Amino acid sequence: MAATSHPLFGSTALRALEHAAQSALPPHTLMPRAAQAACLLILQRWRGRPVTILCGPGNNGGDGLVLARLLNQASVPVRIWALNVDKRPADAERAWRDLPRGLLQSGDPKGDAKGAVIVDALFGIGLHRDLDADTRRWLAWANEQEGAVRVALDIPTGLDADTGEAREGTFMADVTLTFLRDKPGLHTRSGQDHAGEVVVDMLGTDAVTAALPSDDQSIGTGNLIRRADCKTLFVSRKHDTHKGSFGTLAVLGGGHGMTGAALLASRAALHLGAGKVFVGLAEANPALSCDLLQPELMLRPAASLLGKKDAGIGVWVVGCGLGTDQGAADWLAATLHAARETPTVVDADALILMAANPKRVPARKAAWVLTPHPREAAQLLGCDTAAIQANRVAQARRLAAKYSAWVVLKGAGTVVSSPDGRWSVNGSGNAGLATAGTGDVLAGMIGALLAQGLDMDDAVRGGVWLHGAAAQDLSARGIGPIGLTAGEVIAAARDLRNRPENGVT
Ligand SMILES: NC(=O)C1=CN([C@@H]2O[C@H](COP(=O)(O)OP(=O)(O)OC[C@H]3O[C@@H](n4cnc5c(N)ncnc54)[C@H](O)[C@@H]3O)[C@@H](O)[C@H]2O)[C@@H](O)CC1
Ligand SMILES: [K+]
Repeated sequence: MAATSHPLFGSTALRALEHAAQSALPPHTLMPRAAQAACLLILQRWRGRPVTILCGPGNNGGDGLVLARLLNQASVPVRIWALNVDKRPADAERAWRDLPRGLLQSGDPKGDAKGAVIVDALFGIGLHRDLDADTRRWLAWANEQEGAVRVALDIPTGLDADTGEAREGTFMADVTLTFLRDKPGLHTRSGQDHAGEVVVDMLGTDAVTAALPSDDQSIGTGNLIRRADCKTLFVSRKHDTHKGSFGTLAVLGGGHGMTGAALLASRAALHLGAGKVFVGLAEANPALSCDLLQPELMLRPAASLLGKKDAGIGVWVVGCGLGTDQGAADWLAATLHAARETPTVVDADALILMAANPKRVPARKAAWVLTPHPREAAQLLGCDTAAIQANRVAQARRLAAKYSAWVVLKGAGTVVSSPDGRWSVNGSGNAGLATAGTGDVLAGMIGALLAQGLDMDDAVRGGVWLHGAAAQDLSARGIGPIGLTAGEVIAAARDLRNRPENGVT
């Protein structure tokens, strides 16, 4: 995969970079640059609107104080409320001294802010405790103002920059202008709901590098997955090709009453370009011998598929609707045995079974991908779902290391980790994907990309991005997010892959 142009920095890495930038630049350079970037954004997008700025005790508050002065110089009507504070850090103290006193309001924020721009400069990456009562009251006021545009400086107050955990009352931004580098917490878990559109300003530190922490405790740096990172999805096909050129994939799943899950994964694989798709049904006496709506799929009883040594299967996808009873556990063990030298995607029930029967997971010679949602990840790591959600990036990396696997931790802001701990957060997707069957579709899509010869990086990250982009594309056409179906995601993903110049970025 091509080097991405959109890094995400964990907070320890960000502090290291901040330190390096401060050493490389004259004193007191960064805060004026941050305020200047905010001033420009406001003037470009919302010129003519009054601005209300809420300032906290640290340097995030300092950004807001400098911004107030700049907007005042540009003749924008500004009102500013600042939390009481005993001592400010040096940069913020300078900003406080330079603030035109007439802008400062007393008491709590009040008045009608309809049509105004409300700027959250209360807390940035230095927030480390619960919000105090004053801050909560001010945030509640800001979040209640109908018709106002809400802009967060660096990060919405209350949101955790690493994990995307939102404290109660967290600022609800329409736009977040984030400084130095983008942060994973703006894109995963509750991040997207609170950050709105994320605009990154590197404050002129593009060339600054820092020795970044490499310990296990910190997440270091990763990437946001965007279309630009998925170029291999869009490589056009040569004329001189045949079905054998695009791989043979087998899905093993579809236990009693769950045939649909296996069919969704298989149809997704077919529509994403796999040359041939077998469906091994785990149900004892499968009612279907053919998918009449997709007769291109080759349906087989699981035993016959697993016994077929000459099928030329190049990728396995296992788990979709497999079930979790003893029979399913036996099918999984047999499939993992057959697939140990073949790239494999393990999804859904297969993950639950792996967690319950670790001794039945054979050593692998080929790479594999685990695609858990948070509850499945929790079972694999022997913790609860809350612990997974509390730090999705760190837990995805833990899981990847434990199983020497690629991991796709699903949910808002899907996290991808490679076995060696390189991580990304998906930049596409929406709540339309929160419906049954979309996970099966994702597993089939990733399998299809592997079958077509994309390397692991490209297939996993590309599949995740395309899946989310398909949901966005559908929603843009009025198909969802409410009521979007997994089957519709398949068609939209095929469509996007065949018209790379259009659609989601
Ligand atoms: N240092 C730099 O190089 C730059 C910093 N910038 C801004 O500075 C921010 C970071 O500044 P700070 O490190 O001062 O952090 P913050 O401004 O986020 O706040 C830290 C202050 O709040 C206090 N605090 C933390 N949690 C609290 C809570 N729950 N209730 C009450 N008080 C609490 C801390 O003790 C500290 O005094 C960034 O987010 C960014 O907005 C920008 O000016 C760009 C450059
Ligand atoms: K803020």
